[in-house]
Amino acid sequence: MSTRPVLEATDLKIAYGGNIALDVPRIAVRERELVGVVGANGAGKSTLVNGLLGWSRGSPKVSGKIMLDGRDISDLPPHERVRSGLLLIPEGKLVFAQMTVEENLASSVDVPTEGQGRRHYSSEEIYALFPRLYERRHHLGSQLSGGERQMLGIARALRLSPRALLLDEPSIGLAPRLVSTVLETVRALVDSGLTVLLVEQNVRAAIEVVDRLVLLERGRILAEGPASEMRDDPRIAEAYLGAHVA
Ligand SMILES: Nc1ncnc2c1ncn2[C@@H]1O[C@H](COP(=O)(O)OP(=O)(O)OP(=O)(O)O)[C@@H](O)[C@H]1O
Repeated sequence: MSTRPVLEATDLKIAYGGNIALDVPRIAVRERELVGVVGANGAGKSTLVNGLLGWSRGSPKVSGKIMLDGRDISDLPPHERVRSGLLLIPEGKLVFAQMTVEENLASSVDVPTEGQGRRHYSSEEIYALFPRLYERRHHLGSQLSGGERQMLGIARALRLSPRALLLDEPSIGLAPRLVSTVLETVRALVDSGLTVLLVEQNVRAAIEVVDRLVLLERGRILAEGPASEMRDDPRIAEAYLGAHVA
C-alpha cells in the first residue's frame, strides 16, 4: 500500500482581513486513517475543514496547497473537489425534514464519480452500518432525533462514494450517550475502508476513537500525535481530560 497521504494540506493559511484564522504548515490523513482535530471554540477547526473543501463564509484570503491522492486540488471550486471524492459534512443537519429516511438516502444517489480509491456504499451496506436508520426508514427527517439526523447526514454522504470524509462536529448538541454512538460509527466507517478527518470539540470522546489527534489553538497546531501518546500529553490531559500528568 502506498504511504502517500490521501489528503494533505501544506502551508495552509486562511485570513479574514488582517486576522489569521488558520496557519498550518502541514496536515495529512493517510489511507484508512481517522485523524481528529480538536480545540476550543474559535480555534479554527471549521475554518480548516471548510478551507480543505474550498468553501467559506465571508471571503477569507486562502493560500497553500491541498492534495487529494497526489493531485493538486487547491484551485478547484468546492463542487469539483466533491466530484473528486472529498466530502464535507458540515456542522448541523444535512437532512430533508419533509422526506423519509429512505427518500433522503435516495436523493443522494451515485453521481458520476472520478478518481481512484472511491468507496461505494450500497443502501444495504449503509443500513447495516446504521441499523437505527433501517428501523426508522419510513420516518420523516423532521421526526428523527438529533443523533439519527446526524447519522442520516453521514449516510447521505456515503451514497456519494467518498474518497475522504471531512466531518465537522458530528456530536454537537447530542446527549453524552449518543456522542459515543456517533463517534463509534465514524470509527466503524474508517474500519470499513474510509479515510476521515474529524473535527470535534469533545476531546475526551474523540481520543477514544481516533488514530491521531491534532490540537489546534488560535489557528495553529499546538500538539499532534498518535491518540495513545496524546492522551498522556499534558497539554491535552490538563486542558481537556481533567487529568494531571506527573
Ligand atoms: N466569516 C468569518 N469572518 C471573520 N472571521 C471569521 C469568520 N469565520 C471564522 N472566523 C474567525 O476565524 C477563527 C476560527 O473560527 P472557526 O469557526 O474556524 O473556529 P472553530 O474552532 O470551528 O470554533 P467553533 O467550535 O466555535 O465552531 C475565529 O477567530 C473566528 O472569529
